[in-house]
Amino acid sequence: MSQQDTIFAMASGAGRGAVAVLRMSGPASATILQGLAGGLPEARRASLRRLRAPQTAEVLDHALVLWFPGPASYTGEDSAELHLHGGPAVIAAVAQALVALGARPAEPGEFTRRAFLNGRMDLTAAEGIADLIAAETEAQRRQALRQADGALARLYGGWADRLARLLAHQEAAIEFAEDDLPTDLGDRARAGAAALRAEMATHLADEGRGERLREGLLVAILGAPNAGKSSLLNALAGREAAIVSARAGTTRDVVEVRLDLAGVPVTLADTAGLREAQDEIELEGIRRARRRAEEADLVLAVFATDAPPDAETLAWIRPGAVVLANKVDIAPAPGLIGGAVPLPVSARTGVGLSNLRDRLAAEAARLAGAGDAALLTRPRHRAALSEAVAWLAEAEVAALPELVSEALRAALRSLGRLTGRVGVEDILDIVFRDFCIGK
Ligand SMILES: Nc1nc2c(ncn2[C@@H]2O[C@H](COP(=O)(O)OP(=O)(O)OP(=O)(O)O)[C@@H](O)[C@H]2O)c(=O)[nH]1
Ligand SMILES: [K+]
Ligand SMILES: [Mg+2]
Repeated sequence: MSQQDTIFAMASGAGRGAVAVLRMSGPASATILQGLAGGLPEARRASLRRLRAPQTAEVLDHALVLWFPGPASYTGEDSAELHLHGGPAVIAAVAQALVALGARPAEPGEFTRRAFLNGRMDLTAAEGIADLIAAETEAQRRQALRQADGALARLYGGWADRLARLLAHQEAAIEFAEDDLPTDLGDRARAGAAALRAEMATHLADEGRGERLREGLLVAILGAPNAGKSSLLNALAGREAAIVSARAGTTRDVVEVRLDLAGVPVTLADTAGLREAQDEIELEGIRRARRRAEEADLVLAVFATDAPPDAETLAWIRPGAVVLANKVDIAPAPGLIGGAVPLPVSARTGVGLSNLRDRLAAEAARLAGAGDAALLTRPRHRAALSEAVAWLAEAEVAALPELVSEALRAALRSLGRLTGRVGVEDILDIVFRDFCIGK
């Protein structure tokens, strides 16, 4: 995957559309564009051009052509966009012409990879762009845009800068111990490490909200047979997704629907009624129900008001679970079920369903960050930051200046892996910038 290649790809989705956007990037972009469009249009201005096949000069399409000279382009390289008529034959003919002129089809993610390699964005911003493209809901879109816009890059980059400075001071204290540098540099490094560690720890203590928002929440509906689980799923989904019947043990497979709750994408899973079953298919269904409940971010424990609460569903009422008393149209809801105040609902009449939706939206907002703070969004972020925190703790207690230095360097490497930046050269730069050690 040489950066010397000039690459192209469809920037718009597959399939027929009014307009298809083809994007090209790389050192030969200018030559190729000239070969195809008969000249270079003015930079960053949409210009209407005839695109011609290089060998036959046959007109392939009338297209809007945009020319983005590097380095002020998305990839940092010379690049271009062709807004073609969206038919498959047009796209194929222009792609063929681009290949004939020396370009090659891009690998997945290659444009953004080049943007990263050319210093246009750090790794977290590149991930943000991928998330933005995948975003299904408002809260996901906002989080992804923030990240693509560099919110995490600035936070982590700022930490890396501070850390590099601490390390530089610590190294200087070791290297130039006899020179007339301030003598408390070592203490300052430790104090700085402690302050940084506290900030990182606060950022890490987010209960996984950013990651949950990126991935979506899993909510499992649990309860005894005939509690009305499938009826509730259908009511919340607004369609007959699951089979409802008066026969206990109707649902076997897990039935899932996707909901958008306050901007958080939620997979709501209806499951087999929990009981001591004999039937092997039903037993497998119950095993699947329990597995889904284990994986779930939130359990919806459903009880019917016309039956005593069953022991297994009671056992699933854990802190944070939502407890429902269904069928309030035939009997009143008890004040407490398993120590929790149940939400009275009726899947049949619709009573209490809007309360249930509000409650679920509130739980979704609590579990999956939807505020303004820049949250970490990937296990990769958590792992690298936890590692940095551990090394900083090490630096604070290390007995020898060299060991403090080593721990700070390791912490910086963890942050460097996170953002894809920070090398040893940076440290030297800081040493020589901060101290005029002109010897
Ligand atoms: N009166 C009344 N009946 C309800 C209500 N909700 C569900 N039912 C009825 O209760 C029966 C069982 O409903 P389901 O939704 O199939 O219950 P389930 O919990 O999914 O049952 P299994 O899949 O067998 O575990 C059906 O006859 C429903 O019509 C309700 O709020 N009020
Ligand atoms: K049923
Ligand atoms: Mg069911």
